[in-house]
This record gives sequence, C-alpha cells and structure tokens, in this order.
Amino acid sequence: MFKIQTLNNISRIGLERLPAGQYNVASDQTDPDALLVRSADLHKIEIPASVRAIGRAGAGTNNIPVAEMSKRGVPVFNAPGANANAVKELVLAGMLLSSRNIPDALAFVSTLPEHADAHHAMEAEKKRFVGSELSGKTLGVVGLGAIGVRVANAARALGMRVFGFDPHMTVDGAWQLSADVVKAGSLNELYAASDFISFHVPLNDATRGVFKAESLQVARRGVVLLNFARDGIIDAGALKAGLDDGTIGRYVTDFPSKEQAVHPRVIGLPHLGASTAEAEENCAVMVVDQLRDFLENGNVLNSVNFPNTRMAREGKARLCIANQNRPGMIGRLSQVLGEAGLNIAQMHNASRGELAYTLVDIDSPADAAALETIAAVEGILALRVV
Ligand SMILES: NC(=O)c1ccc[n+]([C@@H]2O[C@H](COP(=O)([O-])OP(=O)(O)OC[C@H]3O[C@@H](n4cnc5c(N)ncnc54)[C@H](O)[C@@H]3O)[C@@H](O)[C@H]2O)c1
Ligand SMILES: O=C(O)[C@H](O)COP(=O)(O)O
Repeated sequence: MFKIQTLNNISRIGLERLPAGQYNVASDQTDPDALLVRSADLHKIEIPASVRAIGRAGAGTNNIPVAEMSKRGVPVFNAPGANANAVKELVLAGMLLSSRNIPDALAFVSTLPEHADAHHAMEAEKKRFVGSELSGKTLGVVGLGAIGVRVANAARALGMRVFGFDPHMTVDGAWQLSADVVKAGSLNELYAASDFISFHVPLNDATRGVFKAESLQVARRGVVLLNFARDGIIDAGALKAGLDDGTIGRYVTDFPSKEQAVHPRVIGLPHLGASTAEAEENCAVMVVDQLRDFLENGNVLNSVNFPNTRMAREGKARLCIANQNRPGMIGRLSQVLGEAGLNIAQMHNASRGELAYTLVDIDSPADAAALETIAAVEGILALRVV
C-alpha cells in the first residue's frame, strides 16, 4: 500500500485515479511515500525521509526544495501546460479590466443606491471611466512557455501587436507561436515597445526582479504590467516608484502584497490563475498519473529534476536507482549486481545535470543483502525495488 500525503486541496477526479486498495491518500500521514501539493510551501517543513517522490499539481515548483530533493534522489513532478489555458484567460481578463477601467466602474456602480436618480448618475459619470481598446496596442510577453505562447497568440487574435522575449524557448513552443509575434532582441527592446507587458517566467535567480528600476527608464509612460507568474518577478521598489509617479499606469497581479492591494493603480487577484475546475482537474490527473507510474514502475515523465525515463517491464523485479552523474557508475553497478548473482534482463540509464537515473530489470528477485550492497555503492542517492 502506498501512502500519499496531500498538503493542498487536490481535485477529486485526480485522486480517484489512485485505487483505494493500493493507495492510502490523506492530508495527515506518518511516513508517506509521496507528497501531493499545489502551492504549499515545502521549504518550511521537514520532508520525511520516507518520501520517494513529490507531485506538484500545477506548473511552478519554487515552493519545493528541488535541489535538496535531487541530493536525496527524490524526483519532483509537475503538470506542464495543464493550467496554461486558465491563466491565459485570466491574463486577457486582466488586460480588459485595466484598459476599460472596470474595477473603478464597478466600484462606482456599487454606490448607485445612494443616488436619487441612478440612471442620471450613471450617464453623467460614465465619462470618468472611458477606456481604450486592445486592438492596435502592443503587448510584450516575457517567457514564451506554455502560458506565454497562448497569451501571445490570443493577443494577436484580438488585433494586438505582440513582442516576445525568451532566450530558452523550446522548438515545440516555437512551432505553436503565431508567426506574427515579433522576437524582441532584449528585454529593454520589449519594454520600450509595449503598452502592456505580461510576465510568464518561473521565479528563480535569473528572473527575480526582471523588471527593475532601470526598466522604468525605457518603459512607455502608463504601461500596464501583468504579473500572473510570481511575486518577486517585478522588483517591489521599482514597482512602487513607477506606480506612484505614473510611469506604470496599472499593475495587474495575481500576487498582491498588503501594500499593493490598496494602491489605486493596482488590480489584485488572490492567486486565481489556475483556479478553474478544468485546470485543477487537468493538473491533478496529469501529476497523479505520473506519480503512479513512478511509484509502481519507476518510470519518470515530467519531472523538473530527473530525466524522462521509461522502460516496458521485463524480468522478475525492477531496481530504480538515482545516482550522481559521474563516470564509472554503470560499470560499478553492473559489477555489484553480478557479484550478487543478479542477471540484468534489460537496463535504461539517463542523466540530467548532476543526476542520473537507472532502471534495471533483473531475472530473479534481489534479497535484502544484495540490495544493501547496491545501496552502499558510492554515488547512489536512492534505490527502490518495484
Ligand atoms: N497565477 C497562476 O495561478 C499560475 C499558474 C500557472 C503558472 N504560473 C507561473 O507561471 C510560470 C510559467 O508557467 P508556464 O506553464 O508557462 O511554464 P513554462 O515552463 O511552460 O514556461 C516558462 C518559460 O519561461 C522561459 N524563461 C525562463 N527563464 C527566462 C528568462 N530569464 N527570460 C525569459 N524567459 C525565460 C522558459 O524558457 C519557458 O519558455 C510558472 O513557473 C509559475 O510560476 C502561475
Ligand atoms: O504554478 C502554478 O501552477 C500556479 O501558481 C497555480 O497554483 P495553485 O495550484 O496553488 O493554484
């Protein structure tokens, strides 16, 4: 029986893919085999030594100590693209909320009961909320991954000019991107050209503060910034200065700080990007299936720290070995298996950065002594038999 600990609400439809006789799923577990999370901050808790895998029902993994898990030989899975459409739709809403002054107009409408003639008040006051159209405006998209590509294409369909910047864009992403999207040579080129700038990058050391004080010097006056990526992508000091002096016309964010939440130029949402029934289900289904295949077969798909590794089952048992990626490991493993009298039916090895992962199907079950010897090989980070 595998024990799965959930640290956030995970869509029931995803959890139903874990058969009750084989999986015990609960928010409270002792020695869980795997953790299933959304935005729970795992940096703040001690991850039990029993944990063999972590599943993130979503895209961002900055809430998970991925480097530490790699050292423990624990894969972290996410659900790439599974909530991208939901975020795209909210970004479009964010552009419309700001361009048509919708939050201010809604606030005014909520005061109508105070007016003797509500109809007259409405017609008299509507000039305060005159907006502008998206068609013909320029959107800059920073990060052209699952979300950024969809946002860029949707903006093109609305008649916007679109600039994109992503030095690490994948070939698949490029195939999906509208040919009309202009490749920006630099962030500053994108900032200088854009009426709206939307950020769709993961939060890491390279992207923290990607919009900063110097960016204000090149940005168009009144630019609308949209942050549905993470708090920290936009430098807080630069943001405040830009909002206060009007360089930034509006800041539409899924991650408002207390101070930003009450700023008149900020439109804040409570991290709703992926909060649709469809996205929650897509993410849960994808990550649960990946977690199951790892726990039951050792296969790896869509891990952020392990290489994709898949092998059809053969033999009597399978060894799943995470090890340091250095010369001589496979030779040493084969030697130890041979000395333990274990014949290799088939084997698959793949590496990613400093980590390597090996699946070995063996013709006879390995006893405890053999497993202990294998696990003791220098450079082995984790060993499981499935
Ligand atoms: N608001 C929400 O609810 C919500 C939902 C999903 C994702 N997100 C956030 O959005 C981020 C992006 O999600 P995604 O699904 O598009 O991920 P993704 O991995 O498909 O795309 C990220 C893109 O950013 C690019 N990138 C990385 N570093 C860059 C840099 N320095 N400059 C420019 N581009 C860079 C990558 O090449 C990649 O194409 C996630 O990491 C997460 O933090 C938020
Ligand atoms: O990175 C993500 O997928 C989003 O930020 C969604 O987070 P959530 O699953 O907590 O809504």
